[in-house]
Amino acid sequence: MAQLSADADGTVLTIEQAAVRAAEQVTAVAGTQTVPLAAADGRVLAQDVVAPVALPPFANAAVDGYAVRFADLAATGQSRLPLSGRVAAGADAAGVAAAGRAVRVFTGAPMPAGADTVFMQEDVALQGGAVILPAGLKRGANVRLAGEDLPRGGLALTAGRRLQPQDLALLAALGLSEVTVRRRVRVAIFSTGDELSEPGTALPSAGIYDANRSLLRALASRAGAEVVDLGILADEPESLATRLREAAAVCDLILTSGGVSGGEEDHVKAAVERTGELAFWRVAIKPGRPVAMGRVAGTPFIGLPGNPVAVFVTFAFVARTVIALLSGARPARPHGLPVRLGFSYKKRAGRREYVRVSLEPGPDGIATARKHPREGAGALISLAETDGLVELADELTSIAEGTIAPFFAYEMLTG
Ligand SMILES: Nc1nc2c(c(=O)[nH]1)N[C@H]1C(S)=C(S)[C@@H](COP(=O)(O)OP(=O)(O)OC[C@H]3O[C@@H](n4cnc5c(N)ncnc54)[C@H](O)[C@@H]3O)O[C@H]1N2
Ligand code: MOO
Repeated sequence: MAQLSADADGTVLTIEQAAVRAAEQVTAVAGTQTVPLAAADGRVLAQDVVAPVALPPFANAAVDGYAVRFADLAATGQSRLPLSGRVAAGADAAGVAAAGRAVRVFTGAPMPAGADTVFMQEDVALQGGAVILPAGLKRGANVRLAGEDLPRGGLALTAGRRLQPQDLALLAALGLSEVTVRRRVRVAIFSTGDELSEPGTALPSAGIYDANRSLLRALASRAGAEVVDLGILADEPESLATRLREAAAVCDLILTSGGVSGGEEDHVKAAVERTGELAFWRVAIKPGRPVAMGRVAGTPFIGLPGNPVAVFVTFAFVARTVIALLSGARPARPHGLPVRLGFSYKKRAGRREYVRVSLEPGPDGIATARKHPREGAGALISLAETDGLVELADELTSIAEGTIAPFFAYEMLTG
């Protein structure tokens, strides 16, 4: 079990302190490119987007029904107006005046001249050539005014936003076919460890398959990065230093797993110290305490621990923030959602622990979190069989069943 005491040659940082130190190590990539909307999902906006048109662009009916001038309605009781004119969505309403009458309109149709209120078709009765309109509707009901969502010239999206599907719809609604984004961050990934073999090859005795590269490739690419896969590096200081320098020349961030905990077979830390400098190599987080950050020949470097669950957790709470900063994105630490712990738990003070849990519906709408029985930082099956992580605050030591704690669904950590 990892001990928390600060080491003689390193201080244990909180996640927040690590994020501050990390921010000092990185500068957002400067390059931008203009891409079509179809290729913009997940990209980071390089500039603010100001609305070139208003949304909606013109006043229109929000329902299928009858458009009227509110001033034509009786002060009390129902009203009766002659029916005249018809405007469908996409039709030109010019020349259709509403004064003294009800105009048949459909959802999305431009408002006839003078009309300011729309009655839903379900609420009216047709009588001969007239419409009987009930009392009680407010002026402006069922009308979407021009610019009520966003005026022309209004700020639609701000620079640094990582574009979501709904943002692409907003850009399209504004008539924009392309958008200027930052270039993708290039992340070089490699694993270290003489015990590692490529999946698909025969496994030697005492060998294991490299799981972390598959994990990190997918996590980095979901975080918006372009992945440069550098394979498995041997636990040998000379070649590690050479490969780190080579990687530094072709990427914006080097991401490794394994070999950082400080044992004499853990050569990554030593190789980084030879080729650059370390900013920190301990974070008060479990699993994942040995997480290193620094620079190799000027390029930011993050060394994640070897255990795959520790890789997942440290990527989610440390590396992801760094990729966001490099991407020019505003790093958003997700807000954990409240769940009720279906287990009691003991931990050390002074470190934040993440517990793998599955959710069950709770009686009061707050879900109950069940802990996975496999707690080891190497147990990938525990990640595959759970829904997310519960966060137990640094100062807590003895946590009672029933305590409310923040929950992060895996989807919140891998977007
Ligand atoms: N004396 C101490 N020993 C350990 C400590 C400690 O503080 N003092 N910390 C433990 C913790 S916690 C972790 S996490 C590991 C981290 O050590 P390293 O980052 O140096 O990682 P390795 O020793 O290289 O590997 C740990 C573990 O993970 C397996 N591994 C490594 N790479 C992969 C991969 N690509 N795919 C699948 N599995 C991988 C490796 O075989 C080891 O079993 O150190 C503890 N020890
Ligand atoms: O911190 Mo280690 O990463 O618990 O497995």
